[in-house]
Amino acid sequence: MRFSIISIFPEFFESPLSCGLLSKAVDKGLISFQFINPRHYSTDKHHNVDDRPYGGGPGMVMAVEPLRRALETLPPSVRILMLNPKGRPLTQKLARELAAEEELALLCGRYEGVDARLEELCAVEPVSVGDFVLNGGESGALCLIEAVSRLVPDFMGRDESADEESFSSGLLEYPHYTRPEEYEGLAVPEVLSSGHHGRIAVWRREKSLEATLALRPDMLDTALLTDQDIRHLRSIERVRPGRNLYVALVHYPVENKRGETITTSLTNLDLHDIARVSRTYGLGGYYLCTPLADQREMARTLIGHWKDGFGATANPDRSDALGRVRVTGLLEEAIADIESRTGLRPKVVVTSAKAGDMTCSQVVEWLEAFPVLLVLGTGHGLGREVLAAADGALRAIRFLDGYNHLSVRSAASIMVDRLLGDTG
Ligand SMILES: C[S@@+](CC[C@H](N)C(=O)[O-])C[C@H]1O[C@@H](n2cnc3c(N)ncnc32)[C@H](O)[C@@H]1O
Repeated sequence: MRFSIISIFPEFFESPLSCGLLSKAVDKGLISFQFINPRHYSTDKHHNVDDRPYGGGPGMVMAVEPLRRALETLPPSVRILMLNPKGRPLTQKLARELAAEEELALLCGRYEGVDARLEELCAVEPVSVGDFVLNGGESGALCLIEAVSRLVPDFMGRDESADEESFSSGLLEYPHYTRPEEYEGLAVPEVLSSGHHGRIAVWRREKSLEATLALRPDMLDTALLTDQDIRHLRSIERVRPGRNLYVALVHYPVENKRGETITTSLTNLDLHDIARVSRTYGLGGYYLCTPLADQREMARTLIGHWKDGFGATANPDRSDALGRVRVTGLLEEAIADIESRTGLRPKVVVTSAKAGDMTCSQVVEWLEAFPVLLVLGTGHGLGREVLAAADGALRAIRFLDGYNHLSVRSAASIMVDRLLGDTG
């Protein structure tokens, strides 16, 4: 693998490339480097490569001409990657893809970045090493060089292998230990000294699953899992932010088509479906709020059928879900009930198909510290006073499109899933 590095600071790479496995790989002829300094391609008498940005603003911008001339020295077939926070994320998958190339060019930006016309004129692929901003592309290029080089055959000695490392199987890696066998009272797990390869493999897989669930549960969305993996994941105690999440379905005050305040009737479908969502995602509770005594009575009758009546034996799962519904009058009663159960007044997050500026990740941050009551409206949406009194309003589902008329049951499912996913 040959890396051509286009950088105004080639000296940046001296020390990292002269030690460890990278320098051994260079000695073995597995990888090689050439440096191209854009300053050598500047026609400016001071060899400047930057200029002030059009439109004003701080900092300088790398000019297109010296970079383009530098890139023209490369063979036409070489893949040119430009380190750029706006680029495709550098992942193990991308590293694997790049390791199959014979040559890669890495263009390192500096200052405020590179004149945008370079991307229009040259086939450069922007690559980002993370959602943060570095001073220049050189440290990002080093990350890419390491990630790709270690996948080049023979780069790692016989004793090291990329196969079991974090991300290679879509999971984080298991923990490692070396001598002494006991340190500060902490013993190496017994299984690792057993010499039993089968048991060690099972233990390592389980630890991998545990680390991923605890530290990067998002990775489980795409990891390939066996039935045994899933059984083990289920057996692990996990933090459940969903227990802090409550849902309220409000029947008053809500609006009708004309924007007038009305009271709506409860529906059996909303009662059942949101109860099932609430049970499936392990929520703290589901409140059905109606000020009408006969509606509350009807809700209790329906629930009673499933909780204690014939429904309880006919469908115990349904009974489990409906048995947790709490029927209250006004929303304030639901808020007070949560406060009395948890000792904390919940953050009230209202929902609407029309407005709202809170993102799901902001609500998830609240969930880590407070009970959160997600308030859903019936009719044509929550009354203005409920919207005005809330701590936050969740951004509408499909806020980029004109048509987003979902049933409240569908909206509840989508919102809860966006907040908690499979692991929350
Ligand atoms: C100070 S940064 C420019 C940031 C740019 N103004 C922006 O906000 O997107 C200078 C150079 O550092 C490199 N760089 C900074 N952060 C990076 C990241 N997360 N991934 C890859 N390259 C990065 C790029 O080459 C970039 O052109």
